[in-house]
Amino acid sequence: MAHAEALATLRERLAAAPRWCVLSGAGMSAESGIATFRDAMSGLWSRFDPMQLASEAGFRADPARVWDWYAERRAGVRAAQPNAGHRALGAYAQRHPGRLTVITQNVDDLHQRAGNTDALRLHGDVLGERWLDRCRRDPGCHPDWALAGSPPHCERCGNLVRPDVVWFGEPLPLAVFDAAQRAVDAAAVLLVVGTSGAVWPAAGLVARAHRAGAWVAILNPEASEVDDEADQCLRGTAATLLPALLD
Ligand SMILES: CC(C)NC(=O)[C@H](Cc1c[nH]c2ccccc12)NC(=O)[C@H](CCCC/N=C(/NCCC(=O)O)S[C@H]1O[C@H](COP(=O)(O)OP(=O)(O)OC[C@H]2O[C@@H](n3cnc4c(N)ncnc43)[C@H](O)[C@@H]2O)[C@@H](O)[C@H]1O)NC(=O)OCc1ccccc1
Repeated sequence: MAHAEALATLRERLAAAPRWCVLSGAGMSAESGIATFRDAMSGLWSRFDPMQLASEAGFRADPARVWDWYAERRAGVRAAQPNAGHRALGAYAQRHPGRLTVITQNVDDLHQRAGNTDALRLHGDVLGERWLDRCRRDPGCHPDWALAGSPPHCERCGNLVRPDVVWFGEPLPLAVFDAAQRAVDAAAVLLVVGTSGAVWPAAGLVARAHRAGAWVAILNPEASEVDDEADQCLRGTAATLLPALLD
């Protein structure tokens, strides 16, 4: 089926869908200038070891190094702007409240800034902070009381502040993951945008949606690890395909 025709049929499916979902990954924010993880040359994981930088053990082994790496990524997120893909989803949600659920693996806040303020963040918020360990004092120390530093730390009990993200080996926030599973179970369509489908349990949502009877469409310039679960794959970028489907 020609690209234009495939786009037109998917556009009709979305227009007819009472409820549908987006599952987004790093590719969603690539055109906003935020590096993806696995892209061969520019991907973060081609330059850094994920287990050293995005794991509790890595943080405990070298807190300053991990904190500084996140500080760099936080600055990048603050300097970035939602792209045409984010804006198309935000505008859609304003026009059709309650029909779209955005589920994201991204720790940036670009979906929220574009208007999808209720987006389900499976892997946390890189601009958020929390204590590394449960504070042993009562009442517990508040992260805002932490002494500045790399990372900030509690002057009373030495507790370290960590970014409020889900590191490898850590469970996803249960309430958020449950809501994401319920959303894909009720979806007529799932758009999988800009993810390699390499990270679990997020990637499992694609097969779950398919089993539940949703039409699964993948938007990605390259092949991904979840293409087999798809009813159609549209080769292109988030900032070009989403406006073409929704505006
Ligand atoms: C790597 C993988 C093999 N490992 C895992 O999945 C592990 C282990 C695991 C668990 N189950 C498994 C089953 C099988 C195999 C392995 C596992 N999973 C975990 O550790 C998870 C936690 C996983 C979350 C890790 N945190 C992240 N992020 C936050 C931190 C941070 O960001 O620093 S994951 C991080 O990487 C992932 C990157 O993937 P993508 O977003 O897909 O990005 P990628 O670069 O790979 O791909 C980009 C795509 O975009 C495309 N693209 C590029 N440009 C564009 C463009 N312009 N437009 C559209 N598309 C584009 C490209 O073609 C490409 O396809 C994102 O999820 C991102 O959040 N936790 C857990 O299992 O806990 C257990 C548990 C349970 C109970 C109790 C205790 C423990």
